[in-house]
Amino acid sequence: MTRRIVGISLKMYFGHARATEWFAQVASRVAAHDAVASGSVEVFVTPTFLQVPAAVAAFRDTPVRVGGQDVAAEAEGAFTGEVSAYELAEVGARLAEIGHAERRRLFAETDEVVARKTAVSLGAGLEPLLCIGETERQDPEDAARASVAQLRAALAGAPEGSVIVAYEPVWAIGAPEPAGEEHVRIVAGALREALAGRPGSAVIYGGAAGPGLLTRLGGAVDGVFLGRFAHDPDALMTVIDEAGASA
Ligand SMILES: O=C(CO)COP(=O)(O)O
Repeated sequence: MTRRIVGISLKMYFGHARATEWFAQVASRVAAHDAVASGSVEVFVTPTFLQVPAAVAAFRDTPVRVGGQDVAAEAEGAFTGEVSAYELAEVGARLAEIGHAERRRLFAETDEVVARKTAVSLGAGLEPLLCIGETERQDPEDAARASVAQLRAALAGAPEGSVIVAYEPVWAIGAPEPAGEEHVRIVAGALREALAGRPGSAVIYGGAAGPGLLTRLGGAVDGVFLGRFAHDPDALMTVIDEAGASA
């Protein structure tokens, strides 16, 4: 069975009060959603590290999983300011978002660092959420080659285990519109093939994703990774409904 996934990153958009209010609203609505309750649609959220315990508490009675937006490349030690995959798991997080375009661009995260974060997360029992995508707008075939190379680099030396690949063309992040359906279909198809050795893995699309996109993409992806367009819980529930309709 293929997975149907709706993920949300809150990035650093919300302060604590607004984040906890959003968790409460979304938790009560997903708790009443048949496709989420039955497990046919998986929902996850990556809030800021400080918001992780509040999110874990808010979603405790739901199947919604919580993840960190980043994770340390080392398991423990003298790494000031970092958060270990093991501590994330200890407080109830289940995923680690790794290599988001903003971290690669603004914090100089390299493929090598991404690979260490992936390996340590799998070792800690977290499912890596690997953010992959070409930087410049280009042919889908070229984008597919660049994205598959990035994915292979991220998985170099990683132990067994499923991953979620968030295919996010960098040029579509923060843009008014997502990448075109044909572009996503070609790149996501190549990424799925590259994941053949990791059963249970999934490819979701991110970058200006919002209501309507999953329906247009059909089976080309296993879900979507939302940013801005999930701030309104109504819009998020619309996307979850679409995921349920296509499960
Ligand atoms: O980067 C993203 C999700 O991590 C996408 O963000 P936007 O949907 O706001 O473009």
